[in-house]
Amino acid sequence: MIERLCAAHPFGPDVREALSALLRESTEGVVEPLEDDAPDHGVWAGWMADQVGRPWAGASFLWAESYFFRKLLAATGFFAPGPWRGVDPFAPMKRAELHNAATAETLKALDELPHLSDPERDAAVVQAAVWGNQADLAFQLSTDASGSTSGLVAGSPEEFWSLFDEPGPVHLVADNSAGELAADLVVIDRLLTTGRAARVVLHVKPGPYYVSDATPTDVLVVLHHLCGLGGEAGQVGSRVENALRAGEIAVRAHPFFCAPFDFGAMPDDLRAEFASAAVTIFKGDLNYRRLVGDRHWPVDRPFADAVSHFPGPLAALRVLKSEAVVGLERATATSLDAGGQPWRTSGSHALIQTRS
Ligand SMILES: O=P(O)(O)OC[C@H]1O[C@](O)(CO)[C@@H](O)[C@@H]1O
Repeated sequence: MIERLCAAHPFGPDVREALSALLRESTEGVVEPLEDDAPDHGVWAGWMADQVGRPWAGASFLWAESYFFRKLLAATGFFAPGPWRGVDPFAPMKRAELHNAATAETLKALDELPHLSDPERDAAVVQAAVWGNQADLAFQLSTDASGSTSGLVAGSPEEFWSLFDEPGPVHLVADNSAGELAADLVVIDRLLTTGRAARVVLHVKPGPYYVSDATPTDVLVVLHHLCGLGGEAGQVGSRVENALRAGEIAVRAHPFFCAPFDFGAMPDDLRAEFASAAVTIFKGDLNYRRLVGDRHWPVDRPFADAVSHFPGPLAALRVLKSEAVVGLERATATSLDAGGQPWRTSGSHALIQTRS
């Protein structure tokens, strides 16, 4: 990741050295405190108090990943006065993903939607939102995932839509930008145009994170891209734009979305927001890990038990890229294990899980 960043940007020796120091620290050293005075310094001081001085490998994976991304931003000069302040170092990668052939094909395929029956259209937009999660740049950088899609290990689009029995505010906690965010906007459009949602709140990351995670800037970039396209993608883009102007869609970027903890530890203000939602949709692998707890759970632990901390109805749409998983039939896991493929981590399988 660090090599790719240095190839993508003409960083000077100071930034390159700060990135090398982060690589050394995180692979060979102990957790060092933050050296910047960015606005989130104080909150991070609380989140890391008991980690400083310990080897990185002793921290939980979730904590270490989050802290790595926070330090990486600081190393690129994101928080410091100077030319790189506020510059998203992952923007070129996200831009390439948005403009690549696979995303173009997916967006062109939206032209089929108006020709489908309502149930087919419901199923298609959810499938696109689930599998859109495969396009994740942090994951592509750390695996050789070939993109083969074997199928859902739990749930169905029908189960997803059955959550929306009466219109109310729906919250969507987004994951990656580019094609995945475009697919999420299609789901939001479907929620609003079918009257299943009275209003949608779209939650994104407050800053660059996990390479491709969507920020408020990315919402504008993806929306602008959709609006510039013809066909159904362009129609969705202009409906979403109008809904934003009318206040029917609101964008939020709570700091806790870059926190190194499970959602069970979310602060009261965010919990209260979710408590007011008719349904909350969680997208992606990282949000799933934080939702069920980033642990080696028994695969047949009921999903409802794992998310009992969450204050309202919810759905998780996720491609499996990490070990944490609950709510599966034990027989499903046994047969996948017998196949000998790394089905939990390779991005080849996905799930839809709900709790009403
Ligand atoms: O973008 P997503 O679906 O949240 O996936 C991110 C995943 O990629 C990784 O960074 C690398 O596999 C995981 O740690 C993380 O869960």
